[in-house]
Amino acid sequence: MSAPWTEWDHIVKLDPDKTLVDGESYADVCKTGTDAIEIGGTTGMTEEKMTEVIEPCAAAGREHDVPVYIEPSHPGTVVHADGLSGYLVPTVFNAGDIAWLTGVHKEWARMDAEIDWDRTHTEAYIVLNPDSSVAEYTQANCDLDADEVAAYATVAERMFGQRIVYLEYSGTFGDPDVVTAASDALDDATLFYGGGIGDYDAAREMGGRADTVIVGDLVHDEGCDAVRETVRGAKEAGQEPVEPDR
Ligand SMILES: CC(C)=CCC/C(C)=C/CC/C(C)=C/CC/C(C)=C/COP(=O)(O)OP(=O)(O)O
Ligand SMILES: O=P(O)(O)OC[C@@H](O)CO
Ligand SMILES: [Mg+2]
Repeated sequence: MSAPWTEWDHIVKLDPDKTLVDGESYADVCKTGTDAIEIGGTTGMTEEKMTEVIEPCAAAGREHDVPVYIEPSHPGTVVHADGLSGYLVPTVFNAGDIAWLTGVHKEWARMDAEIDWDRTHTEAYIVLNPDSSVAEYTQANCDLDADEVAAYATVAERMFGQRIVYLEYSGTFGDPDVVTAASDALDDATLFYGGGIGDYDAAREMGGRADTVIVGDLVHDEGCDAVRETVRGAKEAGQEPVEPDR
């Protein structure tokens, strides 16, 4: 059976340090048509805030048949709650501090006796917005040409066996040519793109290049109607014929 994310065009990423738009619920997020929900953020993450979001969100996900995953930013934010579909754990390939490649993972494996390895998967992050919290946090080297990003994607897939490569432009719309370069470099791994997707056109543009687009801030800033448009963009991009050079 293929991995669930190979079927996803669109993910909503909920930040437990931010609120939903007034009057909206996790059920409304599920009803946007997104394929999956990830829960995580970089700044202000605590176990308490994660728990407050995970429990009601996982319940809504079950009701509406939308899988809900934790994306932990450090081991202290991993909550083992009923109804979660699994754990998508970042590992940052261009981190300046290698703790974010394997070090915090080693601490997690040492400290957490309840890790469910069958439902734990890694995302090979390449962090590309130097002004984002995640770039600062991991001291990422974001000064990369398209061919360097493509080479990181190759290394992640071919040398480290990564099944998901994640181009992370958190907070800003990325360079489409870089996304195409990474896509071209991958054979079978799934390419996630996240950053600055705010409308149909942006989702369609990046959805035509990456396998899956991730929408974060929009759900907190504009709400579910705006997210629904990005789902439409990502899905319609996915229906386009594959370009000959991809
Ligand atoms: C080993 C375990 C369990 C966890 C470690 C996982 C790693 C290496 C995390 C480092 C990268 C990271 C912080 C990922 C979190 C997900 C992410 C990039 C969220 C987006 O954050 P931003 O949008 O930059 O920040 P804000 O919180 O300010 O919105
Ligand atoms: O918040 P935005 O800019 O949509 O980014 C989405 C996601 O890639 C953040 O981890
Ligand atoms: Mg963010």
